[in-house]
Amino acid sequence: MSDSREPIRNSQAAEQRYLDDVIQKIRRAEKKAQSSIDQAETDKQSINKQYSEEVRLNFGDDGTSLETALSIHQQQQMLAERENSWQASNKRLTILRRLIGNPYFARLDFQEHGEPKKETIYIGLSSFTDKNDKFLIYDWRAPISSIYYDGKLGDVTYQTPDGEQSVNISLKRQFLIKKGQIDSMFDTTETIGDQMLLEVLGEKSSTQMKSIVTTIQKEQNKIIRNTKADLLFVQGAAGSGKTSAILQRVAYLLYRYRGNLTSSQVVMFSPNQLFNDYIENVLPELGEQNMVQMTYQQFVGRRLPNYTIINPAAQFEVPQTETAKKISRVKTDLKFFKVLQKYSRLLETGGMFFRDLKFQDKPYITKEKISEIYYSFNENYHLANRVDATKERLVQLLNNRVQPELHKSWVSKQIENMDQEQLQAMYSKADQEFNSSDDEYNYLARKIVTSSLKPVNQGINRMRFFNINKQYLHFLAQVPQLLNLSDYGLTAEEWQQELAATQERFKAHTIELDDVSPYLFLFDLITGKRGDRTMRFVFIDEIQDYTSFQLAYLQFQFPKAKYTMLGDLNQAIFTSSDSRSLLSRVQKLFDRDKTEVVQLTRSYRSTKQITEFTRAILKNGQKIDTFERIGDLPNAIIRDDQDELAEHLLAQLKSNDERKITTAIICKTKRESEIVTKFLQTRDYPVTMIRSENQRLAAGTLVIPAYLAKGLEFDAVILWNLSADNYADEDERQLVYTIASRAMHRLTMLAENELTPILANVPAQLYERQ
Ligand SMILES: Nc1ncnc2c1ncn2[C@@H]1O[C@H](COP(=O)(O)OP(=O)(O)OP(=O)(O)O)[C@@H](O)[C@H]1O
Repeated sequence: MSDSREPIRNSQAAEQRYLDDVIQKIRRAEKKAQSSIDQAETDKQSINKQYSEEVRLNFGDDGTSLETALSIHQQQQMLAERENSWQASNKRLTILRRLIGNPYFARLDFQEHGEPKKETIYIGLSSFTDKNDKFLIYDWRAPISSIYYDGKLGDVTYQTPDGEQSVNISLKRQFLIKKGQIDSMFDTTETIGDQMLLEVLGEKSSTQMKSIVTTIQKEQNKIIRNTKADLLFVQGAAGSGKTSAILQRVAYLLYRYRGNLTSSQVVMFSPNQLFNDYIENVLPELGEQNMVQMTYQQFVGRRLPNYTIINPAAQFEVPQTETAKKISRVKTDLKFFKVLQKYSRLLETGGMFFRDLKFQDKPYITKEKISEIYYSFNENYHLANRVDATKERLVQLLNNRVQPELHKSWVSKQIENMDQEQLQAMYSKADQEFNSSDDEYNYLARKIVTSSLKPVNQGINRMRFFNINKQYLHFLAQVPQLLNLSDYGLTAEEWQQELAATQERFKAHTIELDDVSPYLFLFDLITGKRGDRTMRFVFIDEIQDYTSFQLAYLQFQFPKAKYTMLGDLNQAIFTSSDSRSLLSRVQKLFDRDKTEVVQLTRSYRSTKQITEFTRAILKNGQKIDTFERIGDLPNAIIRDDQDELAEHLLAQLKSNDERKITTAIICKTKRESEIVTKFLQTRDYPVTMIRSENQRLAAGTLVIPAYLAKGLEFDAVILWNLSADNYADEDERQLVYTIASRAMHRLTMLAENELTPILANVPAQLYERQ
């Protein structure tokens, strides 16, 4: 076989022969890995066997119990070693099996500066070396692989952990390999040839997102390999691969910091659970474990198990009043975050609300007493150490209360009423002896008192003596003094009404999402919580849907992490009004020098026709470039009668089915989705309605409310009831853009009477009216 360093093999047949050879080597490695797994299993069994025999021999002989324990310990250690080697071999085996069908996707020929010889390398999902440790495949995340994604032919530089390297690239070849056979190969002078992308993008959607490792674009590569920025802010058009790029980035970081970074130190905040399910296979496909994944609401909600969080803005069922929108602007502002910090400092000298610590339903340590202790420390005590000192004193106080309780009647009564069995349970030994009956009484009484006081002790440790609800309401009441409400167009009276409403909601055990973060932040400030300092990377997808307050709060929660924020200001559907200044608002939270902004402008998801149409919906939108993938013009069907429209819906679905593309019908609300689903069911057309984010995406036609369609994509999209009265508000422009941009190959709009005025500015030649 020829040496891989020689730049040869220019025909597909020659490449196939080389590929066959590599596959053969992988197969050999696979066999080896399998046999070391078998060996580890056999070892495990024989250790287990030996262990159970030894334990059996020693059983019943008291003298050997220490020996037995030692031997058990030894066995366990041996088992753990075998287990580790078993796990390592298993992981290797999984990787090798993945490589067998598709070992690599690219070849590079290059010459390092100053080196006489040209080199040829192949790039795949994972690295693979032959028995002489020569790299037959390089991991796509290796430093050298970067030039495949980054540069054109000729002189290029790439980053290594030791600094910059320069090379001259003479060949860049891409392969489509299926089941060990080269389907096609292209040589390219560009970064990644459009031809390859076209093949990949022409594929059908599925309920699971795919990895883009073979066709990562230069701009995306920048996002993936960035390790310097504290804040990496990505603005990307719909379908420009933001989500795809960050998943690749997680895989890259796990590789780059292998040994120092685990997947539990990476967290990703995503728009909803449905989306989490949609992306859950990408990292495992890349041979990595999934990071921690949650929605913001899940993140904060787990700390408020007794409250129902309500988010009136999120489902578009009930329009928000103007005043509600203004109040929301106050509560979600970064200024509100700062005002809360200021308020918390005022609490160092007074104004904290406490609750009685109760025992047997009566105040045991009164709130007045707690307040006296809390404010007895000098002014050098800040909130965090004030609470620690208070807790300490309260525990002391509680301990001092044990002795006086011992002779109270509730204790003696309890002892008198105990039967023999209960008494036995109180002794530490079956035949425990006492010098006198007084001693015995004291022993029992002490046990009873300390165990009865345990809940009080717990209340101290869990800081239940703070009255957070009252404190939060007090804070809200102070806001007019701390902030200029008229800047938000609000009167003191409107604010007062909001305060009363918040109080009512507390009574009903509900809390609005806008209140949740300030409420928890206040709690954290008072109790001196400092956030999770072990989290290293925080990813926030769909950043435009986060409020400034939430972002500041996340930063407070993960103070040591590097942040990657991705979003599309064009798709701000929950925070519409001031999303445009988002970057400048986020910027305030990070050092400007350590912030990098990357723009992704090319939309890969949709055909050229769909991208041109959706782009025209936006007014003053961010830049969007189309990708040259040709398809049908979007079509709009407008009828006076809803029944007739429903027939068109059915006809469009059938036409999509004939083309073997799957359709999602996106409705504005859940209520509308139900109506559409019922209609289709009465016509025996099989559909799945997505009612909540906890459901799974199913194959086949879906009906889905708009707020759950975030971040997803479908072959074909039908926008139901895009009529003037259903989408009347200019505020909904970004919503229409967001849902229309979910379509990959086909977009249809249905409207009763008249199409929404939001589309009035879209040129007639960009879609077909029927
Ligand atoms: N480099 C690439 N190679 C192949 N496919 C790509 C590439 N980048 C993106 N895509 C594809 O484009 C589609 C959109 O990508 P993705 O969902 O990551 O975009 P997004 O920017 O997060 O979109 P949105 O903001 O609209 O949710 C996906 O099908 C993805 O596989």
